[in-house]
Amino acid sequence: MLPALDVATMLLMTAVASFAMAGALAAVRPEQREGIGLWALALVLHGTCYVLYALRGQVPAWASVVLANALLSGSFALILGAIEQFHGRPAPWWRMVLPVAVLTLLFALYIDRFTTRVGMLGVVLSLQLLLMLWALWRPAPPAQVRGAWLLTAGLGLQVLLLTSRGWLVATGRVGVEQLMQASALQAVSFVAAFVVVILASLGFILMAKDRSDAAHRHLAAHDALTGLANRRALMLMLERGVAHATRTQQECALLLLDIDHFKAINDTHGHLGGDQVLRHVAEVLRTRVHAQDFVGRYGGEEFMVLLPGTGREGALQLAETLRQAVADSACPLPGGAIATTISIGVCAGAAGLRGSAPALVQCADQALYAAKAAGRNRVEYRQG
Ligand SMILES: Nc1nc2c(ncn2[C@@H]2O[C@H](COP(=O)(O)OP(=O)(O)OP(=O)(O)O)[C@@H](O)[C@H]2O)c(=O)[nH]1
Repeated sequence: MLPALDVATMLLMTAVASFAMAGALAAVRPEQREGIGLWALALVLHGTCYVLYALRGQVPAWASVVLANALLSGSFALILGAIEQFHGRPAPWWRMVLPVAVLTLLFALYIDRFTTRVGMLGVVLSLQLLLMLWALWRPAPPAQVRGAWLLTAGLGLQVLLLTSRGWLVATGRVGVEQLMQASALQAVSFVAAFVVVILASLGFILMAKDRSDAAHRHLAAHDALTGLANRRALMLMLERGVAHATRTQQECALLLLDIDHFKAINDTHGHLGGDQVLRHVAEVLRTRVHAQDFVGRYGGEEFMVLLPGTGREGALQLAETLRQAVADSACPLPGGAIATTISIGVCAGAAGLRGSAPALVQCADQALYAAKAAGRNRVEYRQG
């Protein structure tokens, strides 16, 4: 019991928390706003509901009882829609609208029966909350688990609160006759409602933030055209790979691949045709390079494959497989498929690798130059 706070003040605290959290949603980046609009609207409805609760006795019953609870159920429905949208699924309108319609009808019928209404509210809202939890964790747990657990804590607390309050009041175990009656149960209920708004909203904001951070990390490490690792990520992996090979006295190999006569492809099929060829070659490489290896776009029409723990023989074998795979798979273009070939420079070496990643790149580059000079569509080797 919070003796210093009357019920109206506690209700208004939850309203203020709802409006404040709606404002806090503005912190979510514009490109990661799936579900944020519905969540903000839900908080506005939620806050309005608690203002109407606080006005119980001062505004008509249909406003403080029927409309307020319809808004509360409506806010839960919007949160369900927001979670579905966050997962990239359409808002499930009938699962959103049905509980609101049922609750509004029941509240209109039982407008004079407080204890019955508390019981019905417990049942309908708890079902809505369980639908939200289902949407959050099914069919697979979300990638943003920190926020998802915080949201789950908020929603779970609300289920606990609503079911126990509904049961205690409807069965007469705790004598609460009207909303504004100060009692321990009322105090716990309203303080918990305040906490739930903050917990659940922070959980959702954290989910959006984690997803946004992951998207930015992906952008920073990947080439936008081909989806492969970009030069920055390649260099980072190369530095690490060489350092590891030196430390463990392991072998390490590098392949530098370059599309042959790419300028002519651009000239004949346009820049978009050239881009399509780049994507096609990237896909051929990506599907044939093993998970423990690392493939990326080094720049322009050049690609790089880093092979940790691989020596001369293994590297030459993979290079030949890749060369053959590109030569065998024509690239589909609007005017008809065209054949493409690549030249590959291979460099492998044990520990030293002349000491550094740039030395390994230079060695592979020399091998690539030799492959081009020797007629293209071939693999050349240099010892690191
Ligand atoms: N479409 C497209 N073209 C690019 C991109 N990046 C670089 N290029 C083009 O790739 C071409 C590379 O040409 P060159 O370096 O002369 O090489 P090449 O024609 O493949 O000749 P060889 O390598 O000797 O077989 C240039 O015309 C660049 O403009 C890109 O992202 N998209």
